[in-house]
Amino acid sequence: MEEKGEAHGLGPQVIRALRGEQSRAAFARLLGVTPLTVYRWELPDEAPQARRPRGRVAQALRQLLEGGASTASRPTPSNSKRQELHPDESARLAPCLARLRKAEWRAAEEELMALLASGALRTPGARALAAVGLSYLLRWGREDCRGAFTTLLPHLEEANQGLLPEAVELQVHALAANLYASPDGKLFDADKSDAHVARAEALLAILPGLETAPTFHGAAEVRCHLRIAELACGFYLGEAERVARCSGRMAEALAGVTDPVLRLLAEDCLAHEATIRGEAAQATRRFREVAQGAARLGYPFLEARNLAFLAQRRLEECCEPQEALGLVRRAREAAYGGRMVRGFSFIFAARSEAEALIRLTRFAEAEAVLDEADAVVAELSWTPLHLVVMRSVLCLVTGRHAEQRKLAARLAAYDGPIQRNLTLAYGLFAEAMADLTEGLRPRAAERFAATASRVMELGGWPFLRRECLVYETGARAFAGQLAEARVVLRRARVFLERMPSAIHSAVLSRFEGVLLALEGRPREAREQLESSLGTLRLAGDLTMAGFTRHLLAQMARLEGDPAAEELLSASEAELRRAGLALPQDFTRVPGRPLQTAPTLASGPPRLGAEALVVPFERLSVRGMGASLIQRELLGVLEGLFPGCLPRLEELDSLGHATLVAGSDTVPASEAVEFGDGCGRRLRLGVAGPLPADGRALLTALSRLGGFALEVAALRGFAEAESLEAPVAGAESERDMELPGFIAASPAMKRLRAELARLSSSRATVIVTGESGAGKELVARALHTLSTRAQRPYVAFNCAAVPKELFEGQLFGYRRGAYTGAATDHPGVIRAAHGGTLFLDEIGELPLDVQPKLLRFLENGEVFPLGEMRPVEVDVRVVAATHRDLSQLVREGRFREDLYYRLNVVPVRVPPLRERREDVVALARHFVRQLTPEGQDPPQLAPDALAALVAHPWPGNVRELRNVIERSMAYGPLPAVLGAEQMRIAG
Ligand SMILES: Nc1ncnc2c1ncn2[C@@H]1O[C@H](COP(=O)(O)OP(=O)(O)OP(=O)(O)O)[C@@H](O)[C@H]1O
Repeated sequence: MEEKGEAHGLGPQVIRALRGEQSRAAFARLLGVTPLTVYRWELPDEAPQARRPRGRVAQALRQLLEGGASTASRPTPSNSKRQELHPDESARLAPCLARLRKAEWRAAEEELMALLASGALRTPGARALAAVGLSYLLRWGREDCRGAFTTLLPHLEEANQGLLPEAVELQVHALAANLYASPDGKLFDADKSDAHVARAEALLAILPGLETAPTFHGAAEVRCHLRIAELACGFYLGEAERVARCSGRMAEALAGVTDPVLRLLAEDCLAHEATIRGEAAQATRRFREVAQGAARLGYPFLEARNLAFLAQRRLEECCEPQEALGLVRRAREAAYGGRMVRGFSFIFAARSEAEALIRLTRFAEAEAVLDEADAVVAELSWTPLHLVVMRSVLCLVTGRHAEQRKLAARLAAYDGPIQRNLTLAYGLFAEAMADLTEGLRPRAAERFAATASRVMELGGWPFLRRECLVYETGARAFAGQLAEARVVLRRARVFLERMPSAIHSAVLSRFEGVLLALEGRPREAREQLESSLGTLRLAGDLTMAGFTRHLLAQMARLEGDPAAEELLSASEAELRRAGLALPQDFTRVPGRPLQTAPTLASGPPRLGAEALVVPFERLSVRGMGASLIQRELLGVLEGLFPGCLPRLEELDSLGHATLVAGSDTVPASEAVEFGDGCGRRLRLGVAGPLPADGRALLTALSRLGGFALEVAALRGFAEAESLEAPVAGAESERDMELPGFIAASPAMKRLRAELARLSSSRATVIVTGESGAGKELVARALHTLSTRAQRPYVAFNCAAVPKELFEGQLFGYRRGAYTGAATDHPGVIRAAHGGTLFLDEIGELPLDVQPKLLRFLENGEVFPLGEMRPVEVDVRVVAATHRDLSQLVREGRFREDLYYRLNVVPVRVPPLRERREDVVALARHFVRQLTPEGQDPPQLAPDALAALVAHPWPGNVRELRNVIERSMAYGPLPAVLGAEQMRIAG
């Protein structure tokens, strides 16, 4: 019946007319259905396979029909109702719209407002285009979806009536599609969004000349916006399957897009796609990259949003809570600085913040954060489901089941239009958590199972499914349903393979420990619990670690350990102190005969092969990054050999060690070396005596560690996590793209990190260092990393210009300003306008030119020779010198005021002899660089590398490059370059 009713008006002829010239596949893609479905729509009623469009698709088709957007029925550009923009209007609008594409929100806003107020925009199309710009700015610049919608609405009407030029109408539809896909309950409407996508697609099909039309975004950009809208709908509907249908389309759409703002927006979407596909490492990397890119571009909305998601990802990877709090703080600062309204990013930041605070047992603060975020949810008229898991966990650990029931009731009563069914599923989850808190474990287990199957029916929202599987395992184990618990445990493990999360794995191990204990396998149970505890401790999760310690104390009692009672009361006191609810004794599960095994609790550690079970569990968890694996390795050693002071070091090619983790205050008594699969050698050592079989265990462990690190690298975690100990803001420099900038030594890695931090600033930088150390390269890197990267980079060597020509070269001159000035010359400062000017050998700057440079640095003005008026220039200056400028000042050869003006941010490039770890990496880099195309670069033999590392390199990197070039210049290129061929002495 329903089918007939809905199909009214959408028979085969109508569908064919709507499809027009488009292929079935293209039309199907437009509507998010398969080509076969379209084929069936076009079959006559009597055909047995015939179908008619239903539901949302039918609605989208109907709107298409009403809007007349099909290729068959569209009005032609000559339609008299449409009035094209006047060239003058286009010219006025173009610069404002260009600003929007570069995230220059404030300037664009002022200019657009001024234009609208001036009355210079007379045609409806021009006014609509200005409104599109303003609306875009509010949506993507400030996260103010409602403001954006209000601005666009009148023009949406005009678009529907066919009053706007088609190129403008297209922009209106693309933006409307995105606004209807906004996370705001007053706006969100996936059907309307779909309809605008369809109308925009139809317009794109008939607007071949869009690239030259006076408009905002070109065809590639509009397509990219449409993909963003589709993906957003999938996410906000909570339908993983819908998101999967969009898979690959965004990456495809991104291919032709150059607009930096839009590229970042699309990459943000790709990060979310990766999350939902369970590509954890890739998702983390993408969030990090988008946050960095946004910071570089000066785009606070995307910076804040991606920092918030990055915090969430890092928490899943078991980072320390402080790191996540740091990211959230930065997100808030970015949002505040960017005058953003409190939107969705705020909610996500709050979720990560609450999670980190719960791990730190700072429950009152976590609650306040959740309350505030809930208020924003209400302001946005959005479904409250995003904060449910965190709030439920908070109630669970603090034992507040009544509050949890209230939360469940609130979710069950939710009757808003957003993700209603998914919200009800979250309500069921909250009920299950309340049962668990109240000790009603069998009921909790059933409810978790019911939630999971509900989620599957709704399109498989993986995040809630993962929570359900993990908690159901716990509920069944604690309920004594051992066989069922095993089954769910297996399912949870498989699911965690698909959606990796180190923290969920650690919690699951804890539940497995309980299960093993109840199955009468106390030794394995203890190992699981200890494994879980180790990870939780490293993740700084005081809350879960406290509960796990309590379980271990209960285990001790089960095993007949005489110290068990003492352990128990100590752990109970610890839980109480932290404000955690005391859990029931799991060893007293009703009706379950527990096999007590009075074994092991005391006595010497077992160091046979079975001692590797725990390390294996701890090191083989998916979703762990390299740094967590390294910390785990040390944690395992601490557990096996109490008081042994383990350490992990990285070895360079000469065997020099750099500490990676642990302490090196006492010399190591035992150490073993191993590779990490990425070409690095590591050394695992312990200080203090080891038991007789300890050495064998250390060897086995190091192999295991190497394997785990290699796996992490293969899964893409290695690049996101350097071997260095984490430093503040490290995440921003780790992934930085600086091709050709070699930094293998800690000193150069630090320098590179510093450059990344300086990238967003305009401050003058002075680079010091010996000749050939890489000062110019540093200057270039500063430019490449800065928001000025697309603007000119001009290098000027102060030592290479005759004194008399200096001023003209630097500041420019007019024709005839002096004898020989035959043409106008802009001067290098003006040539670098908008970009970076590199003043090499600044110590050679003539004294008489110094005050003029100072004036320019002070007020950004230059006085070209022969000009009557100063010219304003926007240039970032990076200067370099190999001389000691302060000495020149003392000698009166350099002005003190200029010295202080230049010395705002000093950066020192260390000589190569102070960072020998770079020699091998640089040598290999130059060999690759200097090998003619089409040939294989020769290998550097160990004796050649040793000779290179031993050389003092007075000429620094330049000398090294020359040596490699000389060594490769003679005769045909050998397969291996040995010490003999290395022409180090020249
Ligand atoms: N970290 C590095 N990675 C790759 N190449 C480098 C690095 N450092 C320096 N080089 C290379 O070494 C050479 C010398 O570097 P650069 O010209 O930047 O030195 P400089 O300190 O500016 O020298 P000078 O003071 O003589 O002008 C260049 O070819 C540069 O590309």
